[in-house]
Amino acid sequence: MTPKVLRWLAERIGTPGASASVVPDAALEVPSSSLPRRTRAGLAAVVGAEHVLVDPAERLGRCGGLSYLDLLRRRRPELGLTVPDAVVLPADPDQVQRVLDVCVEGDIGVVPFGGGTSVVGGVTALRGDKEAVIVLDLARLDRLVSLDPDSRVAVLQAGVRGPEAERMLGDRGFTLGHVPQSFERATIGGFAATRSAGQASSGYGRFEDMVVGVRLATPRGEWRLGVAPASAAGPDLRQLAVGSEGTLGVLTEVAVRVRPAPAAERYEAFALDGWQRGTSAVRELAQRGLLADVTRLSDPDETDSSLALAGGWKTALLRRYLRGRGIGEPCLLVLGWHGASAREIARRRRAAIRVLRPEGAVALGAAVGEAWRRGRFAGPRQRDALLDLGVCVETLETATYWSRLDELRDRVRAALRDSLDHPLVLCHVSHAYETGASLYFTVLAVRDEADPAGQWERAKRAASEAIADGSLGTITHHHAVGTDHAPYLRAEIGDLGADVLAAARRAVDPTGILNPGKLV
Ligand SMILES: Cc1cc2nc3c(=O)[nH]c(=O)nc-3n(C[C@H](O)[C@H](O)[C@H](O)COP(=O)(O)OP(=O)(O)OC[C@H]3O[C@@H](n4cnc5c(N)ncnc54)[C@H](O)[C@@H]3O)c2cc1C
Repeated sequence: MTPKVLRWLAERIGTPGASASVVPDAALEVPSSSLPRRTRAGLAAVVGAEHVLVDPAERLGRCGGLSYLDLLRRRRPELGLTVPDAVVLPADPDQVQRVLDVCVEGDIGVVPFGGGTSVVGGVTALRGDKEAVIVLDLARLDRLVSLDPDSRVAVLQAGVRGPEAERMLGDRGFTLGHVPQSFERATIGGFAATRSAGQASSGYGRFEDMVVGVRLATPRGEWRLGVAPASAAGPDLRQLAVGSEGTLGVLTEVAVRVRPAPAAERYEAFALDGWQRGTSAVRELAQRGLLADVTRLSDPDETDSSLALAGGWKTALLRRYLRGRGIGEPCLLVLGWHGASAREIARRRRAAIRVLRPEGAVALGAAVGEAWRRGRFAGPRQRDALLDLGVCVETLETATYWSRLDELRDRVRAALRDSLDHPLVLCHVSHAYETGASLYFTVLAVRDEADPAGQWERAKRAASEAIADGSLGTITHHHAVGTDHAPYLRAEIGDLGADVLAAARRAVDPTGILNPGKLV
């Protein structure tokens, strides 16, 4: 963080009180493993003793995800770390199944673990009613199993991370096109288990749109789904597995639709005057089928922060230029097109500009769009630095129909502002559809050192209640349910919906070993 950024932050939210960096593993007290000797031997017989890890550092490394509270606990361990009893690393789908068999026999909890980037408590090593819990780390399931170029279907093992998936597919001329901000760490299994949405979702779809088949290990044996691209053979059970967050089985392989790797890409930015014109422009693009593959609209506060952080004479000039063009409250719109040729992109771009012009959009050129693309994975690193400095910084997201989007934004912003002292609340549309859009909020406030966890828990509760009240929006558009959103799921899907999920869970996992405490 440069001194300039720190000054800017202090002006907006006040000066943080105390810095706190991550406490080294050696300084933490880690409870000894409660894994029964017999289970440990059983697991070692399946995966090899070297892949059953009980070392404190290995267990600490998989004791949670990457939410603000997870990151805070590593700096303030007195808030309580939930450390698993062992980390188990199977090598293939068959070993995953046999690990589950051992855990059923020993009645041991199992937390499936991909990249560990959950921000909703999805990988917290809760025991539930079990004596011990293991983290089942899928890192060794890292292969491209097959690629059918005619059908454009690839089968990837669940532990393949985003960049590796793109590299292996790219070698054969294909792409998945799934690029969430957590791309560098998150895995194919994690994407499927959470119904993830990548930054290019307008072009390539959400992850569940890409999944054509799944292979799951469950406590009752293996379950495979997806023999054809479309089927009328009853409800689509693939979609029950997708989004099941490790509660209905461990995904070991996922068959995904892939596309030819784009030969050309172009990122560009525009400014619109105010939130209403900005969302109206994005709605028009969506409803006319003209969305760019990446479509992202920042609200005036987020735009102002981006400009302030970029700083420099060019930004000052840009602000003056926008005022001169009648843009008093700029909203930044980033559009990114991927295509088979520059000509195809030029055609789509022209069509989009025909929609944007009547909305008064001012073109800012490719440099601003490219700057966004270059920095699009930087969020996690900036967040770590802010946490070290004593800032409470977290994100939350939701979605609703176009007609309710403004009300949802207003209510969530009000809830966050009322529950925190002088926060900075930034918002953007990150995914747009014909019928509505998602809203993604970033919140910054000076950390309350007396009650840092309670400070965020109260703000998150207020925002979640604003979202759930009157079913204004979904409690999660892409971060999933985990533990954090579980109290609000029933309001969204109804008591019957919760009963259906619980019944499915009992059917595949009668003794309840899978991911205790998550989803339902
Ligand atoms: C900085 C940051 C940015 C993010 N940006 C985005 C974004 O742009 N879009 C988005 O959608 N999400 C985003 N996320 C959230 C998160 O990255 C996604 O939920 C991602 O899909 C999780 O993948 P993972 O491999 O890390 O899963 P994990 O965090 O390891 O697990 C997530 C959940 O899935 C379960 N699970 C994992 N693997 C399996 C498996 N093989 N079988 C069964 N269950 C499994 C876990 O038990 C857990 O409940 C972001 C997170 C961070 C920290």
